[in-house]
Amino acid sequence: MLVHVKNVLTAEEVAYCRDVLESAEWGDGKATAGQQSAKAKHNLQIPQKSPQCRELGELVLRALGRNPTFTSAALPLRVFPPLFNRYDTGMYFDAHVDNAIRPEPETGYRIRTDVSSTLFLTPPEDYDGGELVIRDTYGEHSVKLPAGDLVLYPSTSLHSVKLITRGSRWASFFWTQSMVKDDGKRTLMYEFDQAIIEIRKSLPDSHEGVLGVTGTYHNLLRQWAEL
Ligand SMILES: O=C(O)CCC(=O)C(=O)O
Ligand SMILES: [Fe+2]
Repeated sequence: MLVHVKNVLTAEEVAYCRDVLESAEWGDGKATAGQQSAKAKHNLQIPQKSPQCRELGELVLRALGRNPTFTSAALPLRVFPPLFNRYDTGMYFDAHVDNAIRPEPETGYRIRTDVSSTLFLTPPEDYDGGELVIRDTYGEHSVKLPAGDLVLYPSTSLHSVKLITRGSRWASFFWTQSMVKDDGKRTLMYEFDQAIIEIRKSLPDSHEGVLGVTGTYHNLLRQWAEL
């Protein structure tokens, strides 16, 4: 399932991230790539252990924590400390699947990557190309979002970032270990949750139907969640 999460960051937060990134040291994106993806990857990143990466990573994590749509779609158990990348004109990232297991830079604690996310930090009119293309059984989905918006997709998907032909594309990207690792089950939980939100707009929370579907949502999550 591919989900567009709007307004994860406010305009002020996006501007702040960009200010901090302006003064950061950018290195080769291959630093955090696996063997296959290193050959496909042609972009820049700020080092994982840099103070800018830590500070902005925490800002992104706080924003995710207050976002009910991200929580509903990703059902996060652990979120990998967010990274920051940039593609200048001539840069791209060919098709790859993200590594299944990633050690956290500070603790070495390993997380399983169930959900991949890109949080856009540049408005689409600032660059040409740079679409994130995600392949699933329905075909290819080309994604280019306003600054502050995020797309999440199953980490099992082949994906790529198209060549930038004008300007520069900046983003934060990170992985989530979900309480529900199977994308099919996670999709069902998301659709179920969204349907409950709709029902609760027209029925009181004390309504037997609302009690029933809410209870079943939690009981299904209890069956499927792995902590
Ligand atoms: O820049 C992006 O949107 C995606 C980056 C990516 O796929 C990766 O670093 O594995
Ligand atoms: Fe990737």
